[in-house]
Amino acid sequence: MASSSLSSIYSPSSSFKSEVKSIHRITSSQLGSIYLHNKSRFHVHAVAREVSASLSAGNNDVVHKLKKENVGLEKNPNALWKRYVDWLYQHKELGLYLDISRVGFTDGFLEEMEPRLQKAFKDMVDLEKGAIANPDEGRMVGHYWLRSPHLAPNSFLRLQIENTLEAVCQFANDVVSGKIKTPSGGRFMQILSVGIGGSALGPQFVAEALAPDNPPLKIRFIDNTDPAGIDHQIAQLGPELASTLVIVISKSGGTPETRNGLLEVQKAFREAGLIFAKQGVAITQENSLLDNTARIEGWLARFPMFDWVGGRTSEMSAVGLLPAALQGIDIREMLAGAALMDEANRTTVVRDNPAALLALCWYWATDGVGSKDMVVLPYKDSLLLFSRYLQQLVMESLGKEFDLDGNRVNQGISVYGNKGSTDQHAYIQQLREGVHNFFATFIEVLRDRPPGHDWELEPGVTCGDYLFGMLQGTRSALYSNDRESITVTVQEVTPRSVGALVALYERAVGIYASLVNINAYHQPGVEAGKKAAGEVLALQKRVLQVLNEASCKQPVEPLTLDEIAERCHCEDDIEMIYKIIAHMAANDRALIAEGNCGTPQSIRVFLGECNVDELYA
Ligand SMILES: O=P(O)(O)OC[C@H]1O[C@H](O)[C@H](O)[C@@H](O)[C@@H]1O
Repeated sequence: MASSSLSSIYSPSSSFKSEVKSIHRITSSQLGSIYLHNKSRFHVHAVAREVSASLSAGNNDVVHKLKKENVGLEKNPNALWKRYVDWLYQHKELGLYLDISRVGFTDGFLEEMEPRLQKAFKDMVDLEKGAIANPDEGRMVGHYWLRSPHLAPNSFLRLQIENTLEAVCQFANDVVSGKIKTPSGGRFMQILSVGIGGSALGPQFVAEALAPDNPPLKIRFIDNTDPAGIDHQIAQLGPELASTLVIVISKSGGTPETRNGLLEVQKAFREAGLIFAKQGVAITQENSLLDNTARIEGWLARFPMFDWVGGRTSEMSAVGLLPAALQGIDIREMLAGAALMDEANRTTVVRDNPAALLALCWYWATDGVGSKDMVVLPYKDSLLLFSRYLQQLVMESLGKEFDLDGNRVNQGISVYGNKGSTDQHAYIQQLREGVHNFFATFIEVLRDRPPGHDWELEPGVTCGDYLFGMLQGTRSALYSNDRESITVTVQEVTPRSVGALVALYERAVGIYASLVNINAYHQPGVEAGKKAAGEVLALQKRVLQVLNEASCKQPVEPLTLDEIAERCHCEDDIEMIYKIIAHMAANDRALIAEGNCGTPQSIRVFLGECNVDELYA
């Protein structure tokens, strides 16, 4: 919407405009950027004064922010409808629409962003041609080739992709048809997927979105190192463990949570008298620890993950495709949907490029610094996990401390969400009226249920009409309180539309990363947490050693926390030692002789059993 049309709708008197311009020495266009609707004369003067002061101080960032703060959302229904029609993006073949009319960007903003978007498009061309788009890790970024192998920069990579897809389809067919059998000669009926982060979130989202009611194989997930959670999954399988295909997914092949999940599942197999290798499948990089284990132990199958595909963009690799195919999901359709969306996102005409439009809206809504959170609300139960999936895709990609030039920028956009209308009953109150720290994304699905099943639960109204009404009502209610929103609409939840949604957001993240000049494809921050966890476990081993020595004495010598810390030579880590002891005591692995964990300095600890062998180890 042009600022000229804004002013023609809400034009204050020209004498008032002249007055503001002359008092504050600002130009017509600067005044035009200051939204006047519903603002008192006093407020307009106050804003103009600040704009003028910032301009004379040469502070353009502040000006940009002030301009933005004072651009309100369009309230005139006709103008709003025009804005809707002007900006509505449609992908005919995919049946996908993008509505950004409820984001208040101005023409000036678009102009300002155009060169940066063109630079982002150029970055994307280079990336797709095989540039080292992940410089910190020295890696290419090739998830777009997975659905368009002809784009891979060389025939070796193209063949790798095509052969893997072929192998995935073949294996899935053979399992589903019963050609590949369980050790006892029956059919595989369940999948137990073991993996975390990018090696779980895509498969979880897609299973929830697309698995049929009665899939050929039903999927379960172990995506944590929570022993109770693992026990629960294994207990739920019970005797069905014998007909369960276990897919262990880890790009690196060394993620501790996944390794633990595998060890726990292997123990369950042993206890049930089953041979794990005959039911185990690995998806991992060639020659990783997991790959070598699977090869040496002779697992049923192994599929590769490629160096140039990141975990959070791996849904279209074997990581996402194998579990999906085993559940009877048409993976070629998923790939086709993603390829069509990628194609649309290659245009350099911003208004025809849905990913660029999304990235642009994110930039506008968050000032390009993540000042607002992205609330994702799919109004469809089957898309429940989309926001969770996007959480990793967006936050791990954009949440970066440094930009590509080494400046500290602390970038990112927080993502959260659940589903509508359910969560209207949880957090819409705050979104509508509370702290204004977000913009919303509605995901709308036009088809309520398969044809022939609908009925009117009141005259003229179906159950799906209510869901539709809730979405539209919430969008309007947020808008009328100046809360911006984007709406992505798909015709139906199909493999094709899900593939397109994944591709749309992957690309939007890549473009946004270029706009803010960061590397979207590494995750250095995650390493810090992993390293710290390793240090805690190393400290725990030292604590155990010290306790063991004291507990092997006659009589047993219970130790205070200070004594343990001193003997570990880790006085500075006393708090962590206390936490280690409290955790071990709660799990009967340490005994408290005196005091209790509520008063840390009072406790004296020993081990129930001393291990003499370890003393001399
Ligand atoms: O697939 P894996 O190597 O086991 O990694 C699983 C996950 O580990 C870390 O948390 C990374 O930050 C994620 O990007 C990755 O998806």
